[in-house]
Amino acid sequence: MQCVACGARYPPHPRLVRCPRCGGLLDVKVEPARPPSWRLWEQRRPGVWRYRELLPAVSGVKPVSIGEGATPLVELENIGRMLGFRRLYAKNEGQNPTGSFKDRGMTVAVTLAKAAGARALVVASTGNTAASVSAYGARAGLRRIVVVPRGKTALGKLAQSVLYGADIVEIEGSFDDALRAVMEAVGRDARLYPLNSFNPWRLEGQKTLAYEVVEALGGEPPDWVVVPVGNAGNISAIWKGFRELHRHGLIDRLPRMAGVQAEGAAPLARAWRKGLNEPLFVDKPETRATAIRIGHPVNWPKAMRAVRESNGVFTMVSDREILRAQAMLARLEGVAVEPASAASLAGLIKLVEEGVISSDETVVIVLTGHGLKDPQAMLEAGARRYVAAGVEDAVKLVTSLAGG
Ligand SMILES: Cc1ncc(COP(=O)(O)O)c(C=O)c1O
Ligand SMILES: N[C@@H](CCOP(=O)(O)O)C(=O)O
Repeated sequence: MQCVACGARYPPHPRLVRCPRCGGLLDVKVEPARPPSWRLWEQRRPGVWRYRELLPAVSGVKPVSIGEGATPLVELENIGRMLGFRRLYAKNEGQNPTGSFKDRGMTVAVTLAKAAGARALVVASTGNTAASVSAYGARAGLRRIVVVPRGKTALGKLAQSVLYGADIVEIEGSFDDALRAVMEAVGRDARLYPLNSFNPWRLEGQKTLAYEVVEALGGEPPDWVVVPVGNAGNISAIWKGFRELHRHGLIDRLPRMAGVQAEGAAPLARAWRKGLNEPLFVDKPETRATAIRIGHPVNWPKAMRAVRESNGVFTMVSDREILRAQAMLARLEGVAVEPASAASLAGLIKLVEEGVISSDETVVIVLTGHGLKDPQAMLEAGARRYVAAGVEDAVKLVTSLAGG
């Protein structure tokens, strides 16, 4: 393991999640015992653990798994045609066991936490991390505590944590406050094991999205990968995945990474626009896309590195653009995503309009979470709804609609 800030190196240990010397983020360097190869991987069941040569060693313990990964790469035929693309795809992470990409990371990190003897798992969350840790912690037989912003957590996500049996702390404050509280608590009580994305073991699982994309594209990377950015762990993990494939000779070029933030919570995109090397932190982030309502992204050094190294870009989109993109995905492609996920399509549209991404390139947008997570947002999408007084009235309405 190596610190991103001060460069200090450490032997790997699941309990090591921040640099003991300076508190910086840690990178995990995986040295595979045998060379990874597509042929080897193809022989195994699809999913995160298929790629175990490039994952942390978990010998002697059974992975805590509920069937994560192996999500579909859906060709966006209708939206692609509309925007002039011939190769536009969406990686639909909503089809993970708890409905978001977090499950890829949780299967790896919860497995390691259990092996290291952890008893109580803890996260701060806008909802998806909470749902995921609640499920994987339950499967592992560990206590799980989630801290979520009161009144700002989408109903579906909160309901998941309730059903999975977590202890739920609703904080009067933002996600950033919740994360500060979790870090403070972890510092005071060694029984707590943190599972937010500053934990580098979680990102090891999340990087497998890159492997699946390349596999689905027949061994070729796309030209661009467009990712919504909140706490900035996912874009960092996906880039790490591509870098590793390249290092091991499994791809011969790298994609460019585009990170998309919501205008009211855009510390990285605003800094990028000004050519700054550090975020312009936002103390009171606001957006309808609650999953990315984050003003102090903890993984910013890794995310900036990913975008810089890949010759990529950060951009930002309005809530209006996000909700329009959400409706487009549902109504033109039949893919239901939560608002934060739709930021990737909204960002793509913006980057095409600005001439940054060209429609003859191959693009993958990452759809990070399922639409059912946020039922309120779905209901606000403006359906044509009618009330029928009875059977006869309903028949009349239905037949009149058939021609409309
Ligand atoms: C649905 C969804 N999309 C995007 C994000 C942003 O991912 P990250 O925090 O890794 O940048 C999150 C939360 O993290 C999320 O829950
Ligand atoms: N949207 C996230 C925010 C926390 O991100 P994490 O990746 O650091 O756990 C959530 O679902 O809580």
